[in-house]
Amino acid sequence: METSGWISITWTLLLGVVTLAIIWFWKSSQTFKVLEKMGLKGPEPRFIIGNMGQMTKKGFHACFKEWEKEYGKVYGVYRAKQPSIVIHDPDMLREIMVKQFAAFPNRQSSKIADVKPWRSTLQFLMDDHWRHVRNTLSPGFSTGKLKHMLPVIQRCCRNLVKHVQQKAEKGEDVDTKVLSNAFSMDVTAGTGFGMEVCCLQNPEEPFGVVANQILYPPQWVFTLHFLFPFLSPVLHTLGISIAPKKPIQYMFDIISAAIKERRQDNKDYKDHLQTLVDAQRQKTDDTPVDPEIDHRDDLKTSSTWNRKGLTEDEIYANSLNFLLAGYENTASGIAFLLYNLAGSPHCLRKLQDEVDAALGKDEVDYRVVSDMPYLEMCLNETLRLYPPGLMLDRTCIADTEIKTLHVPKGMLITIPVYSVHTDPTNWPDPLKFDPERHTSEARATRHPFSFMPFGIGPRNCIGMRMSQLEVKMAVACIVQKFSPFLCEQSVFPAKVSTHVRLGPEEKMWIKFKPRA
Ligand code: HEM
Repeated sequence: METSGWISITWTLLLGVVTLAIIWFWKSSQTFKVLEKMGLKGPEPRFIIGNMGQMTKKGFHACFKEWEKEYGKVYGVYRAKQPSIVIHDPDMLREIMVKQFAAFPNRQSSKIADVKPWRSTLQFLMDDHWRHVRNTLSPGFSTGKLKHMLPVIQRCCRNLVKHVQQKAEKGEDVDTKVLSNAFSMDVTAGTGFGMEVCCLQNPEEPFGVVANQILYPPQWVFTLHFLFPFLSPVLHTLGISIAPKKPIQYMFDIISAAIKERRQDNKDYKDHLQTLVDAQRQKTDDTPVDPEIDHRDDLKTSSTWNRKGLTEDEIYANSLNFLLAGYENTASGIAFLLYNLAGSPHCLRKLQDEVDAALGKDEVDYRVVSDMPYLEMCLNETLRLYPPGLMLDRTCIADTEIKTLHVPKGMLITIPVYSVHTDPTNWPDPLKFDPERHTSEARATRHPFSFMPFGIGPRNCIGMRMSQLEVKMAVACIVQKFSPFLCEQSVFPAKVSTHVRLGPEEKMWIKFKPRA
């Protein structure tokens, strides 16, 4: 080909690339006008990253607080290129999470989670598929099923007391997060996988080590997926994945062996895995479940959905999901509650009086739920101040109106839970740990949507009762025999990080002394 021919091809290609770049640039800039066109105020977005720069630098919670002051209870932000309405107003949250749930059944769809096994978990499923799996799993969380799991939690509580006894005898400082992580891992292995492990005595327990590899992929991997979600499929293929292959296969092998055993011996196992196995066999289960987590009456699948039972994929994914969704949240509840009791001796004394009156010297059991209102108040106050999920979201699937606000299909709603939990209108002196805020009289004076550590409505936490039972049993069995107190290394109140999730910024050291 002649030189002039090459030149004209080069120019044509160059022109094509420039035109595509201009179109892409123009389309992207239009995305950042959506909220303004809706009449919503909000912080100025940056090209491509929207407001993610500010949110990751300052932390989500700090931004929500600042923006609420500047723009009020409803404003717009861009989570990268995704426009989102942030709503602090409890009346509007009630509309979204409960009254108009049909228009907001899903969380944000995310390319990051569109990878096996996470894509089949309750967290990330959508529409009818989610309704079907949620309805199928609900009976596994009935009061009856939880009571059957008591022996597993009691065994873990006995190990916990033994461990604390050793620490108290040696006068050692204990990081409450390490202690509660190990306990929660033991309970999760027992109730979710039918396994007996003791991470408390043996921190190198392979189950715990592998579970941690799944739960905490390296920070740089997470950041890469978070900032460039459109690259996620490629990154997964390259092995830079938030679902690391080897550890997940290790867990799948455990699940597979446990399922095989169950199919052979036909024994009546009482754990979550059995619920999943029964669901695959399509055993219908109409067990009534606490209405706060059972929404089967409201969650009928549409007439085009005609599947029953669970697939093998769904069993494996959701079995693993109980680890993902339950382990750290529950551990965080135990850790912060113990720490705050150590720092609030008057609350500790009141709780110990209640535990003594209900249990005496008996082993801890379901009475933590039925006979200990103050324990419930302490737990609620802990989850108000330290909700592990500091924000939630919902995607709108059909145009609708919330009060006077028009919400178009596809809009993402951001629910800034931690900001709502620390709004001084509902919570005077909001950063103070004060369980008395949760008496039934005090509750009656407050908006019900000012407190939502487990979410609210049909998409709330399915493991709520299970985790409450676990936290209460762990804390009750400890304070029955020991008094936690702050030590030289303690920094009280605990400093928390509120970037993407809420967690302690530093170690939370305490000591234990045996009670007389
Ligand atoms: C203190 C402990 C826990 C806290 C604070 C917590 C909190 C939450 C929150 C805030 C949500 C989102 C709710 C929403 O979007 O409205 C959620 C969802 C979920 N949680 Fe928990 N959780 C805890 C323990 C557990 C446990 C022990 C399990 C399982 C055994 C579990 C399983 C789940 C599942 C499967 C979902 C997704 C539900 C769905 O989409 O239908 N959680 N949790």
